[in-house]
Amino acid sequence: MAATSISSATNKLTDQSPPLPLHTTAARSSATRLSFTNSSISLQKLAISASSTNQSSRGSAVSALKTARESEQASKPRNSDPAEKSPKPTVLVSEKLGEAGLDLLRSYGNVECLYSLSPEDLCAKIGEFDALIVRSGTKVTRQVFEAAKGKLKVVGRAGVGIDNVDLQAATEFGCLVVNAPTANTIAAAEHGIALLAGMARNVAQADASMKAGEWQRTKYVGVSLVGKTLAIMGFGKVGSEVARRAKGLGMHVIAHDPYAPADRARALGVELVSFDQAISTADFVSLHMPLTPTTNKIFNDATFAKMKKGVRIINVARGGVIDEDALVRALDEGIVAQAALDVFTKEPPSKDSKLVQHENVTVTPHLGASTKEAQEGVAVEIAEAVVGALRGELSATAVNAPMVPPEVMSELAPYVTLAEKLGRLAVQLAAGGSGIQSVKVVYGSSRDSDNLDTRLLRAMIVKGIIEPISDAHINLVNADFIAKQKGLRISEEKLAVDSSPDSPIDSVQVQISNVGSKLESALLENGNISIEGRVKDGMPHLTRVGAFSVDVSLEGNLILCRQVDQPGMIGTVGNILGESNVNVSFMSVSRTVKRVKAIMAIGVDEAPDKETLKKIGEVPAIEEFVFLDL
Ligand SMILES: NC(=O)C1=CN([C@@H]2O[C@H](COP(=O)(O)OP(=O)(O)OC[C@H]3O[C@@H](n4cnc5c(N)ncnc54)[C@H](O)[C@@H]3O)[C@@H](O)[C@H]2O)C=CC1
Ligand SMILES: O=C(O)C(=O)COP(=O)(O)O
Repeated sequence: MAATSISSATNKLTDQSPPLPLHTTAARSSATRLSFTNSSISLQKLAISASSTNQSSRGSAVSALKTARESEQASKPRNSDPAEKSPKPTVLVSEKLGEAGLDLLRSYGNVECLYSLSPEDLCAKIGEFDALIVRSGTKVTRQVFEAAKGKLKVVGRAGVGIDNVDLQAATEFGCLVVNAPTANTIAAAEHGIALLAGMARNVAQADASMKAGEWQRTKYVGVSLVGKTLAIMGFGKVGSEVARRAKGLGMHVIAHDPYAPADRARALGVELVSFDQAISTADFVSLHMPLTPTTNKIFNDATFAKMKKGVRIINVARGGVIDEDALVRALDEGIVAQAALDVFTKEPPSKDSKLVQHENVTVTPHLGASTKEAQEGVAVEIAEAVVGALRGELSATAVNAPMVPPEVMSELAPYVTLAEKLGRLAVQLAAGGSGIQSVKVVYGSSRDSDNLDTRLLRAMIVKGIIEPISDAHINLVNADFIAKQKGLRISEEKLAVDSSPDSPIDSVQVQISNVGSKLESALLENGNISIEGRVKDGMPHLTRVGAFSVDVSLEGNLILCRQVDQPGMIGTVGNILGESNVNVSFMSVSRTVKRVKAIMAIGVDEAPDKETLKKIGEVPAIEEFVFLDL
């Protein structure tokens, strides 16, 4: 049996790294959208749920992953969603949203539209809401998450760019961020083309001049597009659609995008080139990359200096990708002949902005997504994503959580409870839980590592380990972050076993190293606390404690004892429990050497009182025992 390392989840993260495997825009743009059919809903109900009303009164992270009981409920038809019986989730919409989207939201929750909240008002109000829906005009800052005091479970960005949402803070607070990445693509591309053509023919300037009573035919002679080279910077959804349209106008289109697949470009007749090649050969440069720390002011004095004299620039992406002062200088020097801008570093820009006032600049007030069609589409897209998230489904458009496809969710659902319970048990076996630093998870599976997506199980193990010993509330969004914050290193390994390939996992073993154990028998030879579990008939079972095989269903509570292997032990302990009216649900005995040492795992429905536990401890043949709360 060969063990392969899957990942070492938390310690690989540097301070600069995002806390979770965030999706690059490139990866996300190619992701397929999940359809929220009834069958997929039940299997996705493991992320975040308003209905669980698991709100942190302590103001830290919120809303835990759903547990087995909840996922059982989740497999019931959609109309039996527990959320529909509990108070309706509350949704704050802070910017204009299409009616169809509002209707969808209203059918699920109580919706309040407050379109001109100041940052202070937003902070004052946010603690009342489970979800917040914004466009580009609302800054969802760390202060907003802090002010939410754990109530806010999902932020929906009705559009693509999420640069106005503090993703790090959202993740730390366990708040899912979803966006609507597809519905405004065409609108943005069309606006890019409108700006390109309008700029080339001075449409805006000529219009303003005529309205001022002039008739200037020579002043507004333009440039032709046909045969000119257009460089698309960021060949994602919008960039590709701009390219497609520009090809139709007879332009030669090149593109720069470090993450775009060459075959997608080739299919559109677009050549992918380096950044420098793109900007130095283009007559027109159209910007379509997201604003990130890497792209911030990526167009600056140095890059303008490399451009062809007389280049024309279109920006419908984000103002921040351009150093606006440098652009003014490049315009004044004639390096940039014209610019057409829909987006600005500060929106709205100041009235006396040199850039906005420049005679060679055409501006629109962030209208890229503003068509009736796009706004209706975006509203529905974001409403679906937010309602889905509030129902506890994993969203296909999650920005700060791993996307776990529905088929993977479906397969892993039975192991979710097992993983959490093993985490809970392992931490209770440790002597002094807060000192845990290193946890190894070994998945026994016949699948190869590439076909085993364990992120959800890892999150649940982290939840099981950390929640009993801290005030954190852990979900798929913040599990890795909180583990890292608590100094907990989780490493994962896959052990190749000969089991049915239909089942993704045969066994899950959780090992904790470098801590003592309350139950010596739970230690392996290497000194690690070790427990192992399996799913049997859909139920989580504990199947190994240290080196001992056991078999006990993980329901209720558990007593683990090590005793001298001798007759009458089951009866003795059973009697003590019976006298205290504690019902035994499962019992399993395993021994190492006949008449020497045995371990007994007893599942109990009720927690025995102290006196009962004391009596068990006083049985002479019992060498050690521990009571574990599942
Ligand atoms: N003005 C408006 O109203 C609108 C603006 N947008 C903005 O347009 C931009 C693009 O949107 P989509 O195409 O939907 O996103 P997308 O995620 O599909 O495409 C972005 C592309 O940029 C690429 N990229 C990332 N870093 C890059 C870099 N350093 N250099 C070159 N390319 C890089 C990515 O690989 C990706 O292919 C976003 O910033 C979005 O916010 C989108 C819609 C409307
Ligand atoms: O989707 C985007 O990235 C946009 O920039 C659109 O912004 P808006 O929703 O119109 O404020």
